[in-house]
Amino acid sequence: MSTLRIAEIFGPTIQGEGALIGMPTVFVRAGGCDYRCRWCDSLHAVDNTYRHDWLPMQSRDVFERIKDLSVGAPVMVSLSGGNPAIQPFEELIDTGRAEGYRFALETQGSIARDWFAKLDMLVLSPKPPSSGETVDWERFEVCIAAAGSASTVMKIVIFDEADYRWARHVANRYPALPLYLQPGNHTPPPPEAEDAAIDMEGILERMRWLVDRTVADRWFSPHILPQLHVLLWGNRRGV
Ligand SMILES: C[S@@+](CC[C@H](N)C(=O)[O-])C[C@H]1O[C@@H](n2cnc3c(N)ncnc32)[C@H](O)[C@@H]1O
Ligand SMILES: Nc1nc2[nH]cc(C(=O)O)c2c(=O)[nH]1
Ligand code: SF4
Ligand SMILES: [Mg+2]
Repeated sequence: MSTLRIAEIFGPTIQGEGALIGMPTVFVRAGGCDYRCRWCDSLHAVDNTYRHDWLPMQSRDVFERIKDLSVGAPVMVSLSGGNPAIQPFEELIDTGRAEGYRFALETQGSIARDWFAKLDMLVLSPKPPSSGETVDWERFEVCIAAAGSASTVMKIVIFDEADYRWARHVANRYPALPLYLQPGNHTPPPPEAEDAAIDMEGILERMRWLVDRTVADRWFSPHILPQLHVLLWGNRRGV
């Protein structure tokens, strides 16, 4: 039996980001991350001061919660965090898949697991300069290899021109990975704040800028999408 450190389980809601945007999804958010991005919107699953809220759960109990939330109907499950690759999720994936559930996982690509190959989708989100983190590309490539034939996509958050240029460079390096560009949200709330105001105008402005910038470059391969759940519900947790 695998014990998982869980910050929250919520849904079904819609997947608000990337390739599966709009798809009804249950989210399982693991506690703990090996990064500390300057603009992380999920600090309640990253910052150690919240570790007392990360409950140890058996994967069987996580699956029971997913089944309760989805009323038994197999739904897409998104494993996020924190960095969910830190946790032993293989058993949950095996159990869920046996009952028809599908699994996506979001990670920065710093830790690879053999069981990535069992995912329906691996979302790799390497961190641009504005994050303050530095990508270890060798490790990133081990993640790509670990996914095997599982569908793998890349999602890059863009705040500014330096991030944009970096994303172009990364896209050239990994031309086989479908690419999603996502404008950054500058106002991560303190995790306690239920309804913190968001910088909606800033998000929309960066989205318009990103579309203009990409089209002006005649760069037509990436999808450009805002965080739909943030537009709908702001920085609220559990949506
Ligand atoms: C909170 S992270 C958790 C999974 C994993 N640690 C990662 O970063 O991929 C989920 C997604 O949210 C994105 N994200 C985090 N903070 C953001 C922000 N302020 N604006 C836009 N996207 C953000 C991340 O880049 C990642 O794609
Ligand atoms: N609706 C919704 N979509 C999401 N896509 C990625 C999320 C995440 O925090 O990993 C997320 C989230 O927290 N909520
Ligand atoms: S890697 Fe993901 S969860 Fe970790 S700090 Fe960065 S955005 Fe937040
Ligand atoms: Mg999020």
